[in-house]
Amino acid sequence: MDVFPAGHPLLQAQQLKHTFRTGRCALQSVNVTIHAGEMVAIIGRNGAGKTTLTKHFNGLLKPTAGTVLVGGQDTRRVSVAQLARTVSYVFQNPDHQIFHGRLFDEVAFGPRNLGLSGKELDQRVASALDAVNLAAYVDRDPAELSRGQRKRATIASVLAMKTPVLILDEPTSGQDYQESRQIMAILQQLHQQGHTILLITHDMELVQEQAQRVLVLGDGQLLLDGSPDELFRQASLLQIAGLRRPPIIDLQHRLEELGLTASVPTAESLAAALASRIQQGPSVHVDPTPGRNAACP
Ligand SMILES: Nc1ncnc2c1ncn2[C@@H]1O[C@H](COP(=O)(O)OP(=O)(O)OP(=O)(O)O)[C@@H](O)[C@H]1O
Repeated sequence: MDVFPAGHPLLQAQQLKHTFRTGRCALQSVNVTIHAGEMVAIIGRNGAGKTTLTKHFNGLLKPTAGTVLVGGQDTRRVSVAQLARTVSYVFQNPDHQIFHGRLFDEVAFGPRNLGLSGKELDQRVASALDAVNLAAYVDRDPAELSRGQRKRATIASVLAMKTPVLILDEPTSGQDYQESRQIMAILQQLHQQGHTILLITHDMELVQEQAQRVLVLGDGQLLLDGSPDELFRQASLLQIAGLRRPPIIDLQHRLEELGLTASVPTAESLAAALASRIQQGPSVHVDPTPGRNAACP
């Protein structure tokens, strides 16, 4: 993997505009810099421009105005194949990405293009399939796998490339709870290894648990570039962007309003806060005068 020191400006969109041939303006003057080592969630309503933005980072789209730099290179002057050494992409729909009749060949395709063969290639494929729990399917036709398995197969293909930047469009869609947790764990591990990760997602638990930074897009514009916490505190922005807070964050905000706790609650912290509130006695004033607290007839 090319080494970009942590904090290095790796992906840059400068005054980026994208108008499709149909005349649809999908991005309007977006300015954003993603630094090496960041884990960034990109969220917003359907059609907000999330995929359009990220497809500029792997060179599949070129700016109709403005500039996109990847590792300092203008994407207009670099081929998609060259950019694929730095940025790999998991598409929303796995069937747009799977072309081979055997899972091994599917996952081996990218590393083979990088010149790998023999044992090194076998090991890359084996460890990528192992990471997504598909090792047992190595000789199967991907078409025989479930949609969730095919999605994980595309994640394995990206893992096998070991590129510095990974962009994943809805990585947890089509996965059951355990599979989603497994994907989250893989992403966390990759992040700790120094990969830069962009997640396009509607999964707000994924945002809360994984992202350090959130980009909110709305109608082709960057509405927020901040932390998940900043996002969750902006009720009107959440509404505009068609987002909801994860239930645990909702609970945290309600507990804060009651003065109970200011951090994300765990079962233990919640029990401790409630116990101390019970020891303090009820906050509702009860008038001791007989008859004063009688219920309405
Ligand atoms: N190839 C295309 N030709 C014309 N319009 C397009 C094309 N691709 C996307 N668009 C339009 O550009 C806008 C942004 O689309 P984009 O796919 O980037 O949104 P998104 O935020 O990723 O949405 P979703 O969450 O549904 O994937 C939408 O209005 C979409 O219909």
